[in-house]
Amino acid sequence: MLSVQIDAFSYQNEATLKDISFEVDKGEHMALIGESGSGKSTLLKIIYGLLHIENGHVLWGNKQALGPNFNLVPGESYMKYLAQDFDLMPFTTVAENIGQHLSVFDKENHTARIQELLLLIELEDFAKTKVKNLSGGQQQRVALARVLAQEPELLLLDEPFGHIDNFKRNSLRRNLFPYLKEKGITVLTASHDPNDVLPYADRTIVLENGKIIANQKTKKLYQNPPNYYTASLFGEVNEVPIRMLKSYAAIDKSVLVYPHEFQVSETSGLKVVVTNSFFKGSHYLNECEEAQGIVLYFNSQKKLKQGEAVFLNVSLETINSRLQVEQGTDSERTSV
Ligand SMILES: Nc1ncnc2c1ncn2[C@@H]1O[C@H](COP(=O)(O)OP(=O)(O)OP(=O)(O)O)[C@@H](O)[C@H]1O
Repeated sequence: MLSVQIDAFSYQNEATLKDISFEVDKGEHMALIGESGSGKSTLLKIIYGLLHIENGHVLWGNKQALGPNFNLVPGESYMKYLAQDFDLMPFTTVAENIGQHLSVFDKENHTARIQELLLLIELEDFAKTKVKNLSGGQQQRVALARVLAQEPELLLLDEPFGHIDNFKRNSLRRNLFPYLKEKGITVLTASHDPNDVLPYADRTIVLENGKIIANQKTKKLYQNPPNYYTASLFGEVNEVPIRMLKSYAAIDKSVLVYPHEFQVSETSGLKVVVTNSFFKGSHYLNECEEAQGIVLYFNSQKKLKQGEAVFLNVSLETINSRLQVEQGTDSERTSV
């Protein structure tokens, strides 16, 4: 198990990370999400041992990761870190980069392992190409293979597909994350992209201004986000006063509603006027305004015209489940 405890960490005066405390089980895949500058990379760098912390610890089982003040070469043998800058050898080939830390004495295994990793990152045809001649996305894939070459027990990934185009990204994710699960590698992935997180991460930590504001099973976090900030990391979200949706409600609160959770009616519900309709491939995302000027986003199957009036509804089930999260308890429920 990885156990991280950081009282505070600062680059200069203001603390970049505060009161960080969490654990990741062996073989678990933990995602780390948060807006740009919230401290995701800093946290990964501390865990890997690139940055020193005064008070706190990083433990892998009962081994303490020592950090840069104690290790001449950063890092620990059981852990690998894929940084946002890839740290490759540009003038050597893809295969040489991947095999750099593999034993050359066992030639058969050496070649087989490189081949296995080339397949995983889908660069079989580039084995003999010099890294300097690859695109940014291809270089990121080589960097990924390099951190996997000597199978780590703990893998830290910082935006692992940030430079890779959507087409390759999808197939790489589908290759990589099940591979890591199968091998029992513990993973901590910092990402901006919900597609890296929702299908693959067992749990997710949310960072806001250097603090952990949520640490939950990923599906539960998405279905019942504790606040607007968390929900908005997964995509568009609305904060809607309950009375606007259910006029009879006695509760003066708002609930978070994802665009796909609105049902559109032509006759009853919250009246809104469409201001924009954006094609999203599988559906349209519509921007609209209700009478008091609140802007909302909802999905529809067909394109809606600017100025068109429609009525929005949200199920009681959705409203009540969001209210329970806000209360933090299931025993004393407020419902509409
Ligand atoms: N070497 C540094 N010196 C001083 N401040 C730094 C340094 N590196 C990062 N910071 C600051 O620390 C804060 C957290 O940065 P960090 O890179 O950890 O955020 P992040 O969540 O990973 O962002 P992103 O998603 O954009 O990569 C930011 O305000 C950043 O400007």
